[in-house]
Amino acid sequence: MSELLDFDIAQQRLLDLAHPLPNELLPTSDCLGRYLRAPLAARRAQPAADLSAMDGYALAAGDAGTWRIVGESAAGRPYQGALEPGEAVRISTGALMPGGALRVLVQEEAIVEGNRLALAPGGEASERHVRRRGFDFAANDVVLGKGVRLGPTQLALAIAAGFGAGRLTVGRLPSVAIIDSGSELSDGAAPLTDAQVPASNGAMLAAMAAPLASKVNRIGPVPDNMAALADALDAASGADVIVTSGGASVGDHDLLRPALAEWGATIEFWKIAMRPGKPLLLARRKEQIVIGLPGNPVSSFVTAFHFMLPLLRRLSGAADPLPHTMRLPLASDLPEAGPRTEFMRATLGADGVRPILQRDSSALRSLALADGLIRRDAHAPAATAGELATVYWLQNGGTA
Ligand SMILES: Nc1nc2c(c(=O)[nH]1)N[C@H]1C(S)=C(S)[C@@H](COP(=O)(O)OP(=O)(O)OC[C@H]3O[C@@H](n4cnc5c(N)ncnc54)[C@H](O)[C@@H]3O)O[C@H]1N2
Ligand code: MOO
Repeated sequence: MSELLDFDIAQQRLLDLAHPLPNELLPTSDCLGRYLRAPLAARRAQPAADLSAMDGYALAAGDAGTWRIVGESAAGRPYQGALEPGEAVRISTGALMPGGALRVLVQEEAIVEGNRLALAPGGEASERHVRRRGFDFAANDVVLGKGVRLGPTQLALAIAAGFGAGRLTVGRLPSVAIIDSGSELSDGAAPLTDAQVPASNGAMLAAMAAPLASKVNRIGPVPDNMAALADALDAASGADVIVTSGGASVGDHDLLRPALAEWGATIEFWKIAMRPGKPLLLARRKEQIVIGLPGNPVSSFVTAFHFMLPLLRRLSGAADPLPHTMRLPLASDLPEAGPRTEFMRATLGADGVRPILQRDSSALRSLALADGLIRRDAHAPAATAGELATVYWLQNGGTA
């Protein structure tokens, strides 16, 4: 076992090897899923002026018992002028507070007769119903940091900060080629013999990579011979990242390493102390990075989750490319862990995280049922239900 590289060290070496691709300046509307490459300082305050948070009446400062309603401030159509003592305006949620008004009386607590306004019993005008200028952010506040991913909420914030019609500095996304390799693999076009297997890994890996790639080129399935692998690597030559699945192990037909050497790549590491996923391989040719994933479907997924996705995030400019964990109570017991860092398929429920008993690295059905992966460090002692476990949440099937 001593020749196996530690899991966390391998992840760190991968990240050290990869550098963010050059920046692009893109219209904000084209930035969904991109990583910001410069901190974003707001061009405006939010809100830009004091607003009412409720439908009701904005009251002039001072303690009048009743007020005279002198007009209205609606969203987008503010009241022109300032309130004198004893005056009030009808105001709607999101509308500007008029000058001289500090408090809002919600309409449920108001009694209105004609243009006279009074407090209903128990009613109280309050500053709580006023949103102060800049309480969310002030002009020049850094609202999003460098390396943050622009998901739906971050895009909304960038637009609110004044960049809706502008451009953002984001990282270029890598292009990815995915090679299914193995003579037993079929693309499904012809009926399968018992010796054939549908090439399911390529579709899974392409779906995982798609949100983080400028384009995904699928190649294969490629049979186990040097000439076919060489052709496949040539076809993939333009990609920033080449991901292979299968042929990474030690059998006579596992030709990936010699094929990569012939293609001009240098092996950075091979074989990790993780389960599943031991035969994982990392190679590079100049700036191109090759990740050789094991062929077993669960091994392919787990290594893609822990290595391919962090690599794509890092190249795209992410500040924080590794998947996050959370600590959740176990819904059932766990045996003592083995000698490799293990990732167990698990479901999440109201009673906590429940390991799935199927641990064979070819068993796809249990993978498709899993909501998370429990991380077990090498030689961890047995754990009982109720103890906290470290879990990776497979949000959106593991793409996020
Ligand atoms: N003597 C040893 N044998 C094996 C070892 C070892 O250390 N010594 N490691 C085992 C482990 S762990 C794994 S994981 C596998 C992975 O090996 P490969 O990466 O070389 O994968 P293949 O042998 O090509 O395929 C394994 C398995 O997966 C199926 N497969 C392959 N590609 C796909 C695909 N694109 N879509 C769906 N299924 C695929 C393939 O048919 C095989 O059943 O090696 C162990 N052996
Ligand atoms: O690492 Mo293999 O992926 O254990 O089956």
